[in-house]
Amino acid sequence: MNISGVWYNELNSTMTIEQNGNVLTGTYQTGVGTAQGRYPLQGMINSSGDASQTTAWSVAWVNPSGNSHSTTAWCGQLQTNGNHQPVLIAMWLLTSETSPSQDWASTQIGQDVFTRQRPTDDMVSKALARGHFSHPVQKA
Ligand SMILES: O=C(O)CCCC[C@@H]1SC[C@@H]2NC(=O)N[C@@H]21
Repeated sequence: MNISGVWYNELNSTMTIEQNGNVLTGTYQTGVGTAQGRYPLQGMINSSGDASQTTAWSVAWVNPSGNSHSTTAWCGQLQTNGNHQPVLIAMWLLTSETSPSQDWASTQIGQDVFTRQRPTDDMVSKALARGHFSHPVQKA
């Protein structure tokens, strides 16, 4: 399956992907954290034609609005959920610049689940309240 188009995670981060062969390009707007606006995204997908397809992409959090001095890489796979809808399930690593003595605290890990449906405000509030979300800081 071609994954081009718009994807949303449980916190309303919005990812727009264009797939050309195995190559992904696009933009990412996070629903949490302080990074404002859209950021370029680049990645790859193993478009095998199988039911599950593995993929990885990354975002450097720098755009004309600002620089968070951090970079995220996601690695996961495309699957189909119980409602026969496509889902992108991915683990992420977010590294923020640190001095060498703070390297131990430089990288966070989490999971994002992306679907084609934008979550409602209520769903986002519940995801934040549950605490099973991706990032400790909610966008102001
Ligand atoms: O705060 C930063 O340094 C930049 C924004 C990071 C947002 C992270 S990336 C992983 C997780 N998934 C999201 O959609 N947003 C957060």
